[in-house]
Amino acid sequence: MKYSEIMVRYGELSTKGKNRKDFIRQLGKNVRQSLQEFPNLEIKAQHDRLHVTLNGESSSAVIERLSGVFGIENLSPSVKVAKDIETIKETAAAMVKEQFKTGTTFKINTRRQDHDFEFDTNQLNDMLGGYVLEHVPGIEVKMKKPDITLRVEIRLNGVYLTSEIIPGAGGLPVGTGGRAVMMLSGGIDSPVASYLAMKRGVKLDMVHFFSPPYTSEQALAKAEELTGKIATFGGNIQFIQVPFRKIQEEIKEKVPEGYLMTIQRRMMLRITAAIAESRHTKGIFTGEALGQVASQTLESMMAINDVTTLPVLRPLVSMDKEEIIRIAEKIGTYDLSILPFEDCCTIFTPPAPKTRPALDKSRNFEKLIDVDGLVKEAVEGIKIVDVKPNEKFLNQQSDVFAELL
Ligand SMILES: Nc1ncnc2c1ncn2[C@@H]1O[C@H](COP(=O)(O)OP(=O)(O)OP(=O)(O)O)[C@@H](O)[C@H]1O
Repeated sequence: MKYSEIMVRYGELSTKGKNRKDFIRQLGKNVRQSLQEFPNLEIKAQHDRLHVTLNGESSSAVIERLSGVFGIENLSPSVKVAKDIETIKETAAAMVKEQFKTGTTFKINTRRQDHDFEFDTNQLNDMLGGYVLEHVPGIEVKMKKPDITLRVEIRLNGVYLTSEIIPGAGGLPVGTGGRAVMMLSGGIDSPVASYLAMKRGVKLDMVHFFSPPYTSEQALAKAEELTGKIATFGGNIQFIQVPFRKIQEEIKEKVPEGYLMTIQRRMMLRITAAIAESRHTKGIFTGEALGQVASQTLESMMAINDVTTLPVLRPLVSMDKEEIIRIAEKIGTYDLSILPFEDCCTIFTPPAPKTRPALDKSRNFEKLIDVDGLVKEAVEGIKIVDVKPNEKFLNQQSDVFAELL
């Protein structure tokens, strides 16, 4: 079937009262950004629905993109035809035929915006139903829960027929929930946490700590490429890389081994908070889940959280690893995350970190290093890259995959 339009139904937007206009505007903007590669499309975000006119572009490619955009409840490819009853009948039968399998049931559901059209909705339902029964042998009518509901809309500018409802990504349009900073490692969890933060409308900036020469160029490229994957769900993302080597060396030299990890994490969070505040963002997201590793106990979270008053949000807090992996696979980050490039934290993790660090001891050990000076230096050393949806970083370096073989 050659579709002419994709009809997009809004998700939670309809319940948002006076903010509705902003939500629709933002969703329109996000949809336009995610469909930039299709120059012939016309996109109109209207009060009740968003319409994407295909003008010859591939419906399946456009649907694939749209189904990843947050704020969309579901979508339906539709065919626009002239207001001519014979053409409407033939198109209706062709659409049903395309989905017909033995035992399929159907009904016609007509709506009329153009009240001057020569037939009313009951007449249209009867005429079109009769025509489909005659031209699709074996099909039956069923009013309650049919397999196919063919929707026919008689609008002022033409007639639209749709028969399929494809689920959207749900959630809220990215950008309607404010802006926050995400602490992104190269692991499995933080990309999933990013996805879930964005699902609730939050626009993210990524902060990534790296420690060359302890961490390789590939580890950095992997985090950037993960950012490109995540950007497919909400548009370009600023990737902020923070040099961390000097801080790690300083901590390793001066802090007792049991507290290496806690003090490193406190420094990471402190620097992230400084970056978040300088960008006027309202919170920090991490990929932590309770009980996963030493730094992810309540005591540890308390000792680390101590350095900022910004909300530190952990969308994965109560998830099992299996659940997290399932989402990572669904959003396409898993294969990248498991590439074996070392993260800066893994390298400096002591063999037996304190799983229940004490807050007062954490504060005291930190006095052994120049906290303010080191934070200032790290913040001054950041580099920002604007990462586009699906932008590649790894395969531009020929040695990356060769090294893994
Ligand atoms: N190099 C890094 N840069 C930025 N944030 C980081 C970095 N390493 C860890 N984090 C943050 O700290 C969280 C906990 O990291 P940790 O390595 O303890 O656990 P993890 O479960 O392996 O997480 P992940 O799978 O996201 O790496 C990460 O989810 C991320 O939010």
